Amino acid sequence: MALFSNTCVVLFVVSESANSYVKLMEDLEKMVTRMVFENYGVERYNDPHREITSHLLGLIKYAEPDQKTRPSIEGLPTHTDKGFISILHTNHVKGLEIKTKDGELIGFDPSPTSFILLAADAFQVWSNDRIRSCKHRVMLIEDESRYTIGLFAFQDGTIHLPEELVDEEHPLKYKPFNGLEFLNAQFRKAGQNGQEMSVEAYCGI
Ligand SMILES: O=C(O)CCC(=O)C(=O)O
Ligand SMILES: [Fe+2]
Repeated sequence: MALFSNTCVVLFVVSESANSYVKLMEDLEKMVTRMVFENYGVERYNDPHREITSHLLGLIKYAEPDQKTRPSIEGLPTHTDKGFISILHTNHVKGLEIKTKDGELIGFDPSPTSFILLAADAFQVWSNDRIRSCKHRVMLIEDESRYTIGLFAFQDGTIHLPEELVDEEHPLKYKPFNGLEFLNAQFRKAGQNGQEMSVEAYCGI
C-alpha cells in the first residue's frame, strides 16, 4: 500500500492483553468467518482456520485537504486488502469509496456506530473466487481529519482451499497459499516499485 504525506499509519500486533474494544472486533471477525464457512457447508475447516489466524490493528489519521489549494486529495489509492477480512471503524468524516463490479467508485457514508467489513485477498483465494476481494480507496474532501481503526485478520500458515468449493463450474483457481508469506511478498513488491501484487499473479493456477 502506498502512503502519502497526509496519511499516517500505526500498526500493532494484537496481543492477549488486547482491550475489550479489540476483542469486540475480533469476535465480529470470528463470527462473520464462521457464518461464511457454515453458509458454504465447510464449517469443519473453521477450527483449523482459527488456529492459524492472527490480527493486526492499525490506526490511521488522514489530514484534511487544504480547501483553498486542493479541495480533494487521495488518502489511499485504490487497492485490495491483503489479509482475509478487514474490519474498519471510522469517525464521521467521509472518505472511503468502494469499487463496484462495473468499476464505479461509490462513496460510503461513515457512521461511528457501525463497523465496515471488507473481504480481502486471502478470502478470495480460500473461496476459489466465489468471494472477490473488495477494491476500495480513500478520497479526502471534508475540512476535518479522518480517523480509521482497522482490524486486519490474516493467516500465519497455509490456507487450503476447501475441496467442496471446487467443481466443474468452479475449477481450482489457486495453489495452497500462506497468508503471512503473501503479506511479506507484498511488502517487498511495494518496496521495489510501489505496486500491489494480485493473488492471481502470486498463486494463481
Ligand atoms: O480509512 C479507511 O476507511 C480505509 C483504510 C484502508 O483501506 C486500509 O487500511 O487498508
Ligand atoms: Fe484497505
